[in-house]
Amino acid sequence: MSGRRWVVEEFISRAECRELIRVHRASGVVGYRDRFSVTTLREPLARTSDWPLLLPFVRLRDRLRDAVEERTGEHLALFVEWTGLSCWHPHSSIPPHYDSNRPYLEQRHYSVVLYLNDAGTDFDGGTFQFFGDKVIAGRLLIFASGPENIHGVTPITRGERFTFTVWLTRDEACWEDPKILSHLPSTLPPSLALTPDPPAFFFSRPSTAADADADAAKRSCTDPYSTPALSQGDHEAKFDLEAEVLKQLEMEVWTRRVGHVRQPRKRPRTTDHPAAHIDPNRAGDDYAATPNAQHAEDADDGGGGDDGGEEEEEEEGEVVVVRWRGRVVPLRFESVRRAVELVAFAAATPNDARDGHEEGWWRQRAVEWLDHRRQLAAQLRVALPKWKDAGCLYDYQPF
Ligand SMILES: O=C(O)CCC(=O)C(=O)O
Ligand SMILES: [Fe+2]
Repeated sequence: MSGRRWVVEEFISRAECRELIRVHRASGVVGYRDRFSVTTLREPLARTSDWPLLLPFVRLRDRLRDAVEERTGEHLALFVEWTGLSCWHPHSSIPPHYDSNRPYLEQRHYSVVLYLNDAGTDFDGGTFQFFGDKVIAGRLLIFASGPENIHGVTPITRGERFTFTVWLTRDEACWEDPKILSHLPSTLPPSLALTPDPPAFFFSRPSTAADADADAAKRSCTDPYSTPALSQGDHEAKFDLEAEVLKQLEMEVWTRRVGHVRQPRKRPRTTDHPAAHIDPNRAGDDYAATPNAQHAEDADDGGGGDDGGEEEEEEEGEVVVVRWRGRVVPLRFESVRRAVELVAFAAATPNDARDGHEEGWWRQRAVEWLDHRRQLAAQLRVALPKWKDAGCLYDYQPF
């Protein structure tokens, strides 16, 4: 192919594409382009508690490097310079360019773009210009990063377009692995080992037609907490797991008592309103059961996230507060249990896939995701010391 370009169809399965999109939804940050978000190995995965999510990236990255070496004939000559999963949000685009077109990008020798979802279904627009054809999940583009390969992406007009991008270099000094390893500990912190085993009913994989029917009945129930098939013990186990999901998502839930009624008023920037009276003893059984429950002295009224604006009238009584990384989530929940279950399944669920499913179904997906992270954490616990010894990240699969 002229310009040193290659296309490989179905390089990864659709299930792998979906897993990667989930990693991005859990860990993506604002990206380096307008209307663009990104999850990279260096940042933020290697710097946050999302370490277990490194593994799907590491596995794929090495397969991509091998695919490029095979096609270019540059065996054992290439190093991964940058790995990232990008989401192109509506109205994003990139004008014609080549990928080594800046002094600080000169080390980029090969560009690798793997599509994770479909044009026409998941999004509109977003055509890659020079291969020109439709973006299809699993399709891989490889091209030399120099001026012979000027390319661009047309604006995304609807939906989100996900890609996994790797740049390869011949220059070992530009290899990303030592930089990633410098952010990683030699062993995982014990907190990552605490995730409980999920109860079996979450994963009732039907083996008979009758099981399948029972499973379907369970899934179609709008409120699994009222499912007669679940015992009280099951309810508690389920709640604990959901609370654990929140912990993993760095969310905190607690109740506080509002001892007075406030009238709407303009709140000044400094939070000078009287602190609400918080009494953990009045928070009820749910409070006690929540591993994220805060002590009264930890709880504050604004959570640092509220910097002014119209304040709503607040009824006397107990309110549930959810806080994520220091910011109060502006939602009202009727109980801690309700907050935990709703936030847990919503946070672990791709926005575009939530429609048309019952809550119970999504809750199940959230718990599967938690279980997946737990398995990744177990694998990473083994891989980490080996990576440190070897000085590079590679696909170590002991299981
Ligand atoms: O997403 C694509 O199709 C290509 C993106 C691109 O050209 C780039 O990130 O440099
Ligand atoms: Fe590019």
